[in-house]
Formats: sequence, C-alpha cells, structure tokens
Amino acid sequence: MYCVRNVTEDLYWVGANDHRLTLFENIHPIPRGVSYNAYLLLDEHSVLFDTVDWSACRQLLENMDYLLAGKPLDYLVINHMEPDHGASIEEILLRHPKVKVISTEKSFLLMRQFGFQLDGHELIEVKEGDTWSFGRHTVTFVAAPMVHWPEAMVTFDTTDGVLFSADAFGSFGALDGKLFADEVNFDRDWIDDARRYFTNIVGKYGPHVQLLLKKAAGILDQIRYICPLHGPVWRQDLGYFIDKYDHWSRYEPEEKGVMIAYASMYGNTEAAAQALATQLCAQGVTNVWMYDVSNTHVSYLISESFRLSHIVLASVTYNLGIYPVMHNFLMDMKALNLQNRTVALIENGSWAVKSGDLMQKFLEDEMKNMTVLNDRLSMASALHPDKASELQALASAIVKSMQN
Ligand SMILES: Cc1cc2nc3c(=O)[nH]c(=O)nc-3n(C[C@H](O)[C@H](O)[C@H](O)COP(=O)(O)O)c2cc1C
Repeated sequence: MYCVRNVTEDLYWVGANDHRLTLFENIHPIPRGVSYNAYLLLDEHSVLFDTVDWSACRQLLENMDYLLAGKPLDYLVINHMEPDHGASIEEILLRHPKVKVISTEKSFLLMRQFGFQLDGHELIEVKEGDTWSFGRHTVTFVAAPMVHWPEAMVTFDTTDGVLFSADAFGSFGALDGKLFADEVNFDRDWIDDARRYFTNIVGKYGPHVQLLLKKAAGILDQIRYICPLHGPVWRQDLGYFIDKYDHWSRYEPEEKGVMIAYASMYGNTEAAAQALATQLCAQGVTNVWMYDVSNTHVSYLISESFRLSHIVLASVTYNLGIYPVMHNFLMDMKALNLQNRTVALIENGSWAVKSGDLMQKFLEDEMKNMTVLNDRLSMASALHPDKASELQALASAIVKSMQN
C-alpha cells in the first residue's frame, strides 16, 4: 500500500520508515527506528529527490507508482549516494530507463565504484551554483562536501523555498505518519535523537557544516522548508534547529551542565562518582547527568558530551592503562573532533594508579581545546572519609569553572 504525504502542493514525501534495523551504520542503536526520506516533485517534469535504503525500496516504488499513475519519471536528483539513500538508484533506472540523473561528478564516480549500472542512462553532472528548471520549479545545486560524504550536495528549490538538505538537519527516529517537526514535540521527544544522529554521524565534520550554514545564511529569508534525508521536515521555527546545528558544528556546548562518565568494576569508582554528583547538586548545580560507560552505548555518551559544558571522567586503572571502555569513549570523542570542554578527573587503582595521568595526557595531547581542572580526586581502591575535603574541592572547582 502506498504511503505518501504532501510537503507542498506538488511535492510529496515518498520515503519509508524502518523499525527493523537495530544498528544504524551497523554501530549506533536506533530503538525508535529511522526514516529514509525521498521526495517526488510533480511539475511539468517529474523529479525524484534521492532514493531509499534497499530494504525500503518496495515502499518507495509503491509510493511513486501511485503518484506517477503510469507516467515515467523524468528526473532523478541524487544529493547523497550513500547506500542508505542511494541503494535503490539502480531499481529506479531499471523501471524508468529514460530518467535523467542529476548529481555531482564525485557522486557518479562513487555510484560506479559501488557497482551501480549507469551505462546507457543520461547523466547530468552539476556543480556549485548550477541551476535547472523542471517547469514551474527552478532549483540551484550547492556543494556540501563532507556533510557527510565527499560527493554530497544540497538542492534549493528557489520557486517554493525548499531546501533538500541531504544528511544535514536529519535525525534518528521513524516518522510513523508524522512528517513535519511541528507535528511532534521535537524539543521533548526528538532533540536527543537528532543530536545523537548529528554528533555521531556528522560530528567530525563541523567545519564543513559551518561552511554549509554560511551558504544557507545568505538565503535564510528564502528557505521555507528543510527536507532532510532522515527524520522530520522543517517548515516552522527553522532557526531553532539551525541554532542547534550551529552549536554542534562549532563544538560549543548547548547547556551549562555536568556529565559524569564513570568506569567501575566493583563499584568503588561509581560510589565516588555518586559522591561527587551529590556534592555538585548540594552546591547548587542543577544539570548533572551520570553514565556508566560500560552500560551506555558510546553514541549516547558522545551526544551528551556535545550537549554539556563540563565532563567528569572517573576511571579505574586497568593493566596499567585506562579502563578499555573509557578509553574507547575518549577515542570516540577525539575521532568526532569534540573540543572546548572543561574536564575533571577521578582516578582509582589498588597498586599502581595510572588512569588519571593517562586520561589527562590523552585530553591534552590528542584533543583540541580541552581544559583539565587541576583538582583531581585520586583514590586507592575505595573513597574513604579522609578524602572528603578533596572531593569537596573538586566539586567547588567544577562549580567555579561553570560560573566563569
Ligand atoms: C584486570 C584488572 C587489572 C587491574 N590493573 C590495575 C593496575 O594496573 N593498577 C592498579 O592500581 N589497579 C589495577 N586494578 C585494580 C583496580 O583498578 C582497583 O581494584 C579499583 O580500585 C577497582 O575500582 P572499582 O571498585 O571501581 O572497580 C586492576 C584490576 C583488574 C580487575
């Protein structure tokens, strides 16, 4: 059965929802599913903007068949050919052999590299600033390299102010009938998944996102809709989401608050983390969040580290090293380019305590603009009452730095 929705009078969402995929990119859990968005414009010429994952191809075809009502598809615009969007390209070419495909040079190269059979089809290579008319609608193509693959572009429909934003402004979470961000309580129910999507998928490419935002800033008054390839379409309060993207891509925290991430085998480091959280709250901090790194998927840890201004890392020493799961979190923060955070450290060990020095070295040598507070809580096996003043000093140092 077809399942489509109007974005505008002649533009339709023809994508699909996926509740079966457990790990996005085979790594990030998506308990609320994900949507693969594709859009069909019915102008003098019909235009499909992007396709969907192979698993959702059938739904896309049913949606298109319903709207095209026997007519062939005239154009296929590929903003982003990554397989979760591009896997159905070949099927579209088979069913619509005369369709003209519009995309970037790099995108066609990658399609061939993935083994897509393009020979015999009309391929139109576009670059930054090129325009195309489909009848009433004229679009401009804008390069968006590394948002989040090198071949990516976005397409702006200057007639109706629709920005087909590829992976930018996307979110985890299946739509399940809703289409627009204003049809859900985005700030309550979606923002955490949107942040987790951005920070883990595109987080590394902040400067490239900033470049795209600068291009968008030039036409901000003309953008009426943002149509991403995952998650809701934006038609109201666009500034809310653009501002989030601006913070995330500049690696600026959204909120003053403390994330305490702890690694503990027998509970003693965890108890110290709890004692610190209690001290912080007693000293008036209202935004404190605790995470056991062993039980929290690193994609959630990354998302929280982008959200909050202060991070406490509490780790046992493990074979003269940092506890492996904590080390993995540090490596991921580095890989995703997280910067500009204040970090406090708690270390633990029973015979040769190393984790504090090692975490500090990693933060200072491997990452950018990370401020490590001088006060460190160092414990031998368990936190004893004689460390109460050190604990309090660490809490006070965090509070003081939050006031700056
Ligand atoms: C496999 C393993 C390796 C460890 N390696 C070290 C080490 O190199 N240096 C050290 O001081 N303690 C080491 N420890 C001890 C723990 O760091 C220590 O007992 C810690 O206090 C446990 O804290 P927890 O209760 O939060 O798990 C090791 C423990 C285990 C199980």
